[in-house]
Formats: sequence, C-alpha cells, structure tokens
Amino acid sequence: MAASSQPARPLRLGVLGAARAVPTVIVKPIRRNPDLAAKVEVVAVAARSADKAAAFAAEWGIQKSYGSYAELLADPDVDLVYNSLPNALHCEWTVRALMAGKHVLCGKPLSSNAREAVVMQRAAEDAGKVCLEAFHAISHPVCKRVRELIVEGKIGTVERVEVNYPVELSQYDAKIRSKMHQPTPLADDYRMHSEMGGGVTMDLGCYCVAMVKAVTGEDPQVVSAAAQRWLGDSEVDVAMSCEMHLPSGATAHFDCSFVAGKYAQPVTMCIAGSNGKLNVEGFFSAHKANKIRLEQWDDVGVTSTESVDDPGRLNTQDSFYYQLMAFVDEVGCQDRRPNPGMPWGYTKNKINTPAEGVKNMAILEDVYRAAGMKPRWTTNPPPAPYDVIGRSRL
Ligand SMILES: NC(=O)C1=CN([C@@H]2O[C@H](COP(=O)(O)OP(=O)(O)OC[C@H]3O[C@@H](n4cnc5c(N)ncnc54)[C@H](OP(=O)(O)O)[C@@H]3O)[C@@H](O)[C@H]2O)C=CC1
Ligand SMILES: O=C1OC[C@@H](O)[C@H](O)[C@H]1O
Repeated sequence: MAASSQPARPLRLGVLGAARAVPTVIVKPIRRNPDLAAKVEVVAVAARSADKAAAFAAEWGIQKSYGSYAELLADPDVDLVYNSLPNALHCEWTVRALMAGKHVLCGKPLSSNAREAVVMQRAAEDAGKVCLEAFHAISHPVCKRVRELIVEGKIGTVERVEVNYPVELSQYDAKIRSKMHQPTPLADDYRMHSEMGGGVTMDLGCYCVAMVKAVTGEDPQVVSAAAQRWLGDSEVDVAMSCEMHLPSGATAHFDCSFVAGKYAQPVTMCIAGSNGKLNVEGFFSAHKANKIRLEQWDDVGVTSTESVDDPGRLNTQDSFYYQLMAFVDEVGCQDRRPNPGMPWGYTKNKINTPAEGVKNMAILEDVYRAAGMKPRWTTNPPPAPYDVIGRSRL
C-alpha cells in the first residue's frame, strides 16, 4: 500500500516565548483553517515566568504551559517548536530544540550572525530534523507568482530590484500586535537592543534581502550601505539604505526603517527588466489585497494587473498559513525518510533552509560593515558541541 501523505494525527507544536507575534504567526492561522488544523495543533507554550505562560495558554486555549523553555523541550509530546524569542536567543534555543529531537520553525532572521547560522545548520543535520527560517512573506503565492513571471521572461532580463519596508515601530502595538499585551515602550523592545540582535536591518532588512533572493533566484552582494543610528544604543540602526549587486549584473536596493513616521506606507517592491517592469503591492497582507502590475515594453506596450490567491474579506490563508503549511509538509517528508541524518535535503523548501540562512546572515553582516557598524555578535552561545566552529568559540 502506498504511504499516506498525511500524518496519522496532527503534529504537536510547542511555542518558545509568550510573544506578541504568536497569535498572528501560529494560533490564528491554525484556528481559522481546518486543513492546517488537521496537520498541526498548538499543545504547549513556555515563557520565562510560569504565570505569564499560564495566562497566555488560558487566553489562547493551549493545553500546557511551562515556566521555562527547557521544560517544554523535555516534553516528549511536543514534536515541533516555534522559536519566537529575540534574535540573540534564536541560535541557542533552536539548537537546544534540535538536540531535544524537535523540528524547528525559527523566527527571522535565523540568528545573530553567520557563524551562529552555521552551527544551526550543523545541529539540524546532526539531528536529522527540519529547521526553517520564518520568512512568512516569501511563502505566499504572490511571491511565487512574481518569480514565475520573471522566469517566463515577461520583463526580459532583470536589471534592477528595489524594495522599501518603512514602518513606525512605536505604533506597532496599537496597529499590528495582539491586543492582549500592554504596548511595549520602544526602549524595552528587543529590536532596540544590539546585544539582543536588534536593529532594523535584522528585523526588516532581512525580509528585503530574502525577497530579492526569492524573486531573482540570486544571492546579492553588498556594495554600500548607510545607517541612521539610534541615540539610545548607537549599534542599533533605525533606518538602513543598502545598494547591492547581483551575479547576473543586475543591481538591487533596499530601504527599511523603524522611524518612517505616522504615514508609513506598506512594503513595495519594483523589479525593472530589459523589456518591462513589475510593481508588487501587498507582500505582507496578501490575503487581504495584493496586486502585481506588469508593464511590457514591446512594440505595442502592454500593461496588466493581477491578484493572486483570491484576496478578500473571507480569505483566511495568509502568509503565516502558507508558512506553517510548508513547515509541517516538510516535517512530513523528513519523517517519512528511512534514514534521517546526513546527507539529506529539503524537499519542499528551497529558500528558507539553514543553508540559505547562512548566506542571509552573511549578507546582513556585510550590510552592517558597509554602513560602518558592527555585525551582531554572539551573546548566548548554544551548548557544546555547537558552541565552537573549528577551533574557535562562537
Ligand atoms: N511582531 C510581529 O508582528 C511579528 C513578529 N515576528 C517574529 O516573532 C518573533 C517575536 O517578535 P515579537 O512577538 O514582536 O516580540 P516579543 O518581544 O513580544 O517577544 C519576544 C519573546 O522573547 C522572550 N524573551 C526571552 N528573553 C528575552 C529578553 N532577554 N528580552 C526580551 N524578550 C525575551 C519573551 O518571552 P517570555 O514570554 O518568556 O517572557 C518574549 O515573549 C521575532 O522573531 C519576530 O521576527 C514575525 C512576524 C510578525
Ligand atoms: O513580520 C514582521 O512584521 C513586523 C516586524 O517587526 C516583525 O519582526 C516581522 O517579523
């Protein structure tokens, strides 16, 4: 009999951190989509305080809560982990989770720096477990469609990619995050602390790099960058502007900001080619509205627009839904393999694997260096043997 493509029961997911993003990234997509709920359920949450974890579990209907991350990892009834901790804790707790035999979906960016990403890749391979970087936006069909149009040659040869991700961080709690939390004062947000892996390049620039890679299929090289630093921590960038070069000869640019002001616009992406141009709107809320505008500069000149995946009021399949679907499907593929461990490859995910994460982190390091800043350093090394690379300590 052919092996079923569905797991017998839903995979059981535990969340590290009662973080503001968890309802949006994990709980609601599962609750709103029965096809996803048939594959994965949230069974546990861990926070540094048992009271906070219990309150979070009660509010979101999660069975178990733990007052430490280690306790959740020791739970044999947890198959998968979502790491929603600050960037500086991604490496340590993702490695610990992999060592505990869990598959991990890790918040983006994958780590504080490329060296950490290397050991995360190694830990995933040693454990024979999936480890994915949670770039939700590039999981959505809108991103895949843009790539398809480029591959089909609709704009000719890609010459220039521009991404703009401007937000006003001080308004996030009111606008975006879970209503259960008190607004976090800006200075308390981990994003504003360099030792926590903070900075806008880490938080939003990483998406811009991932988007450039996803639509072009190329690895950008940093040419120059300019940062606006935060007065409260001079190693935290609140705005970054970066010029890049692609191996094909095309160029790319991104701007990202935490201080875009009250009228911050949604993310935009523009790809210009030898024979046309693509303008993409709605990358980050594509289920509500998305628009790909294609201009072709042939003899006649054609302009067309399309929306992908039926955006609208009743569409519950947002980028977080697609991200989780890809994660559990990948876990299903790995678990069905007769010999997990080296050598193995990702079958469903090609763009948010640890190998890509290593490259992503190297690019982010280069952005900081080009802007005259320090790449994020390791403050929380993972346990042995993953605390060293070769002969040097992380
Ligand atoms: N905010 C958003 O809209 C989105 C965020 N994300 C991703 O989700 C992740 C979390 O972001 P967000 O929810 O906004 O962040 P939060 O600040 O709300 O959550 C971070 C969590 O980290 C834990 N933590 C452990 N140690 C520390 C420490 N020293 N300082 C601060 N926090 C600590 C806290 O857990 P504890 O509960 O144990 O106290 C807290 O819940 C990031 O990877 C982000 O990229 C993804 C998509 C959307
Ligand atoms: O998707 C996101 O939106 C807002 C950011 O600050 C957050 O970290 C990110 O992952």
